[in-house]
Amino acid sequence: MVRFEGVGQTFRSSDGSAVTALQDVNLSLRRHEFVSVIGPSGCGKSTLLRLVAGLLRPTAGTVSIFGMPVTEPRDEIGFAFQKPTLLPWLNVLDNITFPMKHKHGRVDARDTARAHALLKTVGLADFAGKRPHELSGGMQQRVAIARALLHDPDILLMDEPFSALDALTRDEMSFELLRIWGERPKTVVFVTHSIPEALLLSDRIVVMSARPGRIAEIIDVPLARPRHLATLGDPVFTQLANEIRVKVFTRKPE
Ligand SMILES: Nc1ncnc2c1ncn2[C@@H]1O[C@H](COP(=O)(O)OP(=O)(O)OP(=O)(O)O)[C@@H](O)[C@H]1O
Repeated sequence: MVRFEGVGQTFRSSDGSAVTALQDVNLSLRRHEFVSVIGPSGCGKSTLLRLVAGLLRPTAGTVSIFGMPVTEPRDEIGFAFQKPTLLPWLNVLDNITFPMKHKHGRVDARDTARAHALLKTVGLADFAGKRPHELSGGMQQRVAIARALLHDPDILLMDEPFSALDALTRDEMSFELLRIWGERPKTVVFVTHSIPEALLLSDRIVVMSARPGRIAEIIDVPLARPRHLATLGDPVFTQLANEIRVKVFTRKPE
C-alpha cells in the first residue's frame, strides 16, 4: 500500500551545509498493517512520516501510495503529532471538525455526528463543549487522535503521539489505539522511542540506524492479537523486548 523505493532525503541547512536525513530506504507497508519505527534521535523517523504525508518530496527515489507517487498531501492520510496542537479558542468538537472546516469552508451534519461518535470512542463524550485548557494532557491527545481519524483515513501517521504522557496514560492510550485500529483497520506508521510500546502495538518494527538514517532491520512481532494487559507480561514479549534493546543499543552508525 505504501512503498519507499531507494528513498533519500537531503536537507540544505540554514548554515549552507547539507544534512542527509535518509539514505536508500526501501520499505513496503501492507494494507492495514501496524508498523512502528524506532531508532536514535535524528535518524529520520519524522522525515519518513512527512514523506508519506506528502509534506516533503524525496531528494532521491520515490514514495508511493497504491502505486501512485506521493507529490502532495492527500485526503486518505491522518497525522497525529507529539503534541496535540489544538486551537485554544475552539472547543473540543470544533477542534475535531476544524480540518473539514478549513478544507471545505463548512462542517456538515455527517462530520459533526462522526466527531461525536469519535469522542465517545476516545472516552470524551461529555467534553465536546470544553476548551482544550480544561482537559488533561492525555485527554487533549485523545482529541488530537479523534481529529486525525475524523475523515476515516486509510493511513494513519503517528509521530511519538504518546511521548508527552505519563506512563499509565500512555499504556491506556496504546490499548485505546489498538481498539480503534481493531474496529476500523487502517495502515498505521507509528514513530516511538519505546520498545515495549512498539512491541505491544505493531505487526512489524522498523529499526533505523543513526544518521544518515537507513533501515537497519525489520522485525516481525509474532505476538497473538488481540493484545491485552497480559501481553505485557508474556515471556515472549519480555524476550523480544530484550532482543530488540540489544539490537538498538549495539548498533553503531554505519
Ligand atoms: N527542514 C529541515 N531542514 C534541515 N534539516 C532538517 C529538516 N528537517 C529535519 N532535518 C534534519 O534531518 C535529520 C532527521 O530529522 P528527523 O526529525 O526526521 O529525525 P527523528 O528521527 O524524527 O528525530 P527525533 O527522534 O529526535 O524526533 C536531523 O538531523 C534534522 O536536523
